[in-house]
Amino acid sequence: MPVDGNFDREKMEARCGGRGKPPLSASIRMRQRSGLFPVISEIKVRSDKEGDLLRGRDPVALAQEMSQRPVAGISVVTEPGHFGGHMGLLKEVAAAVGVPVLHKDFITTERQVQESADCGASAILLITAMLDLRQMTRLIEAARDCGLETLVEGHDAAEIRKIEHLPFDLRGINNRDITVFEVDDSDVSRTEELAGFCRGSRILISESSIRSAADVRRAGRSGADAVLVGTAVLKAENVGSFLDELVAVGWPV
Ligand SMILES: O=C(O)c1ccccc1NCC(=O)[C@H](O)[C@H](O)COP(=O)(O)O
Repeated sequence: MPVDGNFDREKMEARCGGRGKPPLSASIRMRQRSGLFPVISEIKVRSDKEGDLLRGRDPVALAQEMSQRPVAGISVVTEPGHFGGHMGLLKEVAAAVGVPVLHKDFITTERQVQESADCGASAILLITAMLDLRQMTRLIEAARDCGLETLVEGHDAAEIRKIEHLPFDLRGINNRDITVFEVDDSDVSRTEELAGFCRGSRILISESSIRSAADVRRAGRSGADAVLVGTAVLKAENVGSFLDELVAVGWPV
């Protein structure tokens, strides 16, 4: 399997994930070509730190509202215990929006990968801290077999180095420490610290703790190709205008 995403995209698109949508990586590049900063906007029902993030809103309608702005994709957190998600939510959101959907959960088995594809995801998250190299390789292969891209996320330099040679599609730096379920305070400084360790041409996504256009600019200047924003969008008074502000940071930064 070639490294850096040089595989047969047409074949992948023709298979199960995404259903007529571009792959997440292609959607990110499309936004960049349009001069917009690529933003992945997240649906997360709750978090340990913030409590309820939906505040009575219908998550599917909210995802549709997000997808009517020029976002590169929608992320759906399906983990139930800490984030209040479920697979039905992924399925409904994926069916309701025209942009690629990233499935965020603690994915450790091929069965979960297949379920992501069955629910219409275009990409899945794999967390370096939770998986050894053999598991990671197996899950990346399983994802490709199902037509899914993989976003592999690291949180420190050792994790970034550990995954370097694996054939995943998108790289993530999570600004938060996911092992404490987001109760930590953090900012984009983790992306600034680690972006220099990321080699090659793979898309780099700065995830979590992005609160403003200024944070997006910082992430972009440090080398991120895209940002993934959850809490700040969900807490915004006007979701659409907030997303417009973030993408208006522009590309190149
Ligand atoms: O990121 C993870 O490792 C993760 C794994 C499984 C379920 C949820 C997970 N994290 C949640 C998030 O990644 C954040 O919701 C997302 O990056 C947005 O962060 P924020 O903007 O700070 O809400």
